Amino acid sequence: MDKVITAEKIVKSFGEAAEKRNVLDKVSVEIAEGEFVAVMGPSGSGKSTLMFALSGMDDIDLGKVAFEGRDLVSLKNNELADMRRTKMGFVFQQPTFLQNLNILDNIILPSMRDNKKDRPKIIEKARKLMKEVGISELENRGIKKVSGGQLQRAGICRALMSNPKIIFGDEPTGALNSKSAEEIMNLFSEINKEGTAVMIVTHDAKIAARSERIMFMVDGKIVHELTLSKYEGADIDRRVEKVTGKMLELGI
Ligand SMILES: Nc1ncnc2c1ncn2[C@@H]1O[C@H](COP(=O)(O)OP(=O)(O)OP(=O)(O)O)[C@@H](O)[C@H]1O
Repeated sequence: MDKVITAEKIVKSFGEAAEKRNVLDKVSVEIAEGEFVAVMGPSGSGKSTLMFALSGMDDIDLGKVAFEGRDLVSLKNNELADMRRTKMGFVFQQPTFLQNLNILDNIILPSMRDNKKDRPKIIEKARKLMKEVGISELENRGIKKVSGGQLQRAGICRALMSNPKIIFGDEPTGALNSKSAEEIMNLFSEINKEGTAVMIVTHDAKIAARSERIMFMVDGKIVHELTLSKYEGADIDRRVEKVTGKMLELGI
């Protein structure tokens, strides 16, 4: 299957001189089209830094990241920004929305940059997505007047507006109660079944168990990859058991 992302031996460090240390230490990653991967590891192991590097949100010191075969380093800033806006979707723990806009306007805002003339079409698409994630009735609400789970659904709609090839989720359920978290993960599974690749950073074995493959990071390296696709069809408890077993083995 074609790769959406191919990263080879990426190195990223922070800090100056003596303080300098590799937060990503020659990490190589491939993500295939339509794949669902999770990244787990202790706090500070480099999970978010990896996600930022793979999505071109942050530059790297050494190595190579290619998106659909295009080396991110070869892109001009505006080309990289266009690539992120049209091919990648981002969902964070707390969606960053503008407080003075309602839910619908926040969802369509990034798309309006490209296609100002297509406002009716953009709104139609946003309404379709809002219906799919169950927040149709909230389009005129202010962002402070909805629950965390509803806000995250809106964040997912915003991320899906451009029909991205991949959705990156950095602890997308981290601020939610377990019921909302499960509902949000059901949405990610549906999005993935429709062909969008998903990469999720999480501390939660139950969340990671929904993926096909888990990359475990320790001290800036991927120390193990657990493939779960072969357990497809097995109940979620069995998948979670596999994940927690591996976490224990790796001391995570
Ligand atoms: N902009 C930055 N400047 C300096 N250090 C940074 C920066 N971003 C990350 N770091 C450091 O890099 C290391 C890895 O951070 P990262 O956020 O990738 O870890 P993580 O595995 O996602 O952690 P967590 O699970 O706590 O979110 C940490 O030690 C962090 O302090």
